[in-house]
Amino acid sequence: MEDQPLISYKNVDINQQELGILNNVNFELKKGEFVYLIGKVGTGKSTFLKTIYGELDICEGEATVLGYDMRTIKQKNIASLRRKLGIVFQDFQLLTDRTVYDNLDFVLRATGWKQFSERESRIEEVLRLVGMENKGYKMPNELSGGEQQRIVIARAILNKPEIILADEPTGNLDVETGRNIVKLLQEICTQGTAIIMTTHNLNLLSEFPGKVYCCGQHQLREASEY
Ligand SMILES: Nc1ncnc2c1ncn2[C@@H]1O[C@H](COP(=O)(O)OP(=O)(O)OP(=O)(O)O)[C@@H](O)[C@H]1O
Repeated sequence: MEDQPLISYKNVDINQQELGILNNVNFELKKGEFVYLIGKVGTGKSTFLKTIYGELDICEGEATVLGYDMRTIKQKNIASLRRKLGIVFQDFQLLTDRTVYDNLDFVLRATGWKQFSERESRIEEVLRLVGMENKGYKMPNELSGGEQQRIVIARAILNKPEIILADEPTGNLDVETGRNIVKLLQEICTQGTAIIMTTHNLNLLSEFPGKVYCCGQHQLREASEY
């Protein structure tokens, strides 16, 4: 079982509103891999990620994510699947009416962490991991964009996901702050979490190594050059 891929897509077709977006997708993600998804605007990167977290149905082919068959998965299992994924978007999506600590605590409570002391120590641990140990008391609007994205990553790793899906996580950040976010994701990856990250910033690819897949012309292909 150790060698089983976390994600396996074989000859998968993906549509949006009956419009073909990606055809005949073959894709595998293994434990601890770092994968970039690149490609021009509107070529289907986010759409592909949506099929992985069960937001969009698969039309054709075979697709499994963390052991779930994505052709037949039931709604209640989509909720369980999402608890095993960490999801990071470009717009930070923190709850603005509560502190960083309470944003994280909200997720832990919602995912069944009953003991206050356990929640407290996990929150302290993830804040330390993302270099934000002293920011728990802050409101999201008191943080910079890069700091907010660190909190979003902290939130994504609370339940030790096997996979993080990061859709343009550096899209709203300046170059240097974006580099630091990718560095952080790479550190998380070396600890065993596989990561799929979409980006338009090709400079990142040479600096931070990863497997590269490219979307274009309704295809998703592993890229040897980009
Ligand atoms: N909810 C939707 N309904 C219908 N079509 C959609 C929907 N969402 C996306 N699309 C279409 O699917 C195609 C792929 O969009 P997608 O957002 O996956 O592209 P992308 O590669 O992630 O682009 P970007 O780099 O801009 O984020 C586009 O043509 C888009 O118009």
